[in-house]
Amino acid sequence: MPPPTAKKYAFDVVVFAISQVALYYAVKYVLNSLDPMRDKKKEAKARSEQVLGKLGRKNMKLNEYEEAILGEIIFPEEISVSFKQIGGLDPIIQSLKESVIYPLTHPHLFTSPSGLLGVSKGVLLHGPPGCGKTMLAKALARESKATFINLHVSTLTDKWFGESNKLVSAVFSAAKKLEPCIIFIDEIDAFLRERRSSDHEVTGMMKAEFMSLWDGLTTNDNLRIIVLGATNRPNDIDYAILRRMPKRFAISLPNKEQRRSILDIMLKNQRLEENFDFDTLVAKTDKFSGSDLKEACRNAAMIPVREYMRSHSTSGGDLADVDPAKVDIRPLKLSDFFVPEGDIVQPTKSTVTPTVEVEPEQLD
Ligand SMILES: Nc1ncnc2c1ncn2[C@@H]1O[C@H](COP(=O)(O)OP(=O)(O)OP(=O)(O)O)[C@@H](O)[C@H]1O
Repeated sequence: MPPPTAKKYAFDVVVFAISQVALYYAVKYVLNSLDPMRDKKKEAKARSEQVLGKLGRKNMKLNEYEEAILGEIIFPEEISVSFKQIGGLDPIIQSLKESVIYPLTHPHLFTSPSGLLGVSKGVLLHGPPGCGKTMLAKALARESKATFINLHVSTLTDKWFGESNKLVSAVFSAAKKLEPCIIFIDEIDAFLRERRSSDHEVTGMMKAEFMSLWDGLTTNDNLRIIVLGATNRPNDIDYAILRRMPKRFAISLPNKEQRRSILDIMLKNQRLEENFDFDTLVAKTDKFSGSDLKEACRNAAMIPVREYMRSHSTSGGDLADVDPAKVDIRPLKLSDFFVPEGDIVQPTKSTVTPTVEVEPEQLD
């Protein structure tokens, strides 16, 4: 048999190389199609492309975990809440602007050779339910124009179970790529609460990873990233976490003046009877949260509407025939807020459980 020629060798090498490439793609295809998260990853990729397009950063390279995190971004223009709609919290709004918005939008104001002007990388809003914490966070997102990551703990734990640590690190790496950025965690106590023996190992690892990456922010003054947390239960948050949130704002049940401001805002566009007695309404809503006040206003506002509908149906008319421009609903009266028998504001106040009311200094 004649010895193989150089040409034959070259041919064999090419065939071998092609078969290896084909094998590589075949294995990759099989592994991809076996991946149970394939559809979710595809979805996340599509969503992240959309988000990057909206942010004007189409060519940004992200890994698949960062793509998942991009699904948590809220755009300022998608938020309808502004600071003007929040009543009674002006001093807190001003402090939040100074500690969250300006450091992100005007970082040059916070740099000094001494390093004394360092910006806080953690801000906590705490207080009983329904008092405006989420509203404040949303308004901050809208007015700061920073990238706002509304981080749901379920995103870190459910989607790619077992890879939570990679998702946690993606939160921070994506935030760095998209700074200025606010990472908002509502009910932060559920995620970063004190360790319990019943905690899953993954939760502990995730928390440790989160804390160490958070420390990375605090040691680098140039990073314009802030972690903003909200909670009803500040006492459940791990002490180590509280230390990373030196700026804390107590959003308590509104006092008399605050209730007056909130009611002013809520009833601003409502037709009211002449000389509507705001003072009595304010006095009778002691211990109401902002959310309770909203509910009371909504219920009261329904009364004239219900009356109109009933009077129309008893007179044999059909509401569908009424010209919307001619609908004449009477102005709201103070008595609409009260049940006929007594002076209890409607609805019977929802169960506000003023959970642990902690003043910032008590948290230290
Ligand atoms: N200060 C306020 N000014 C105007 N409206 C308010 C205020 N506080 C609460 N509200 C009303 O109550 C609703 C619920 O408030 P929000 O969700 O911000 O409360 P929260 O403190 O985040 O409660 P939770 O702790 O239960 O999440 C708001 O959508 C708004 O209608």
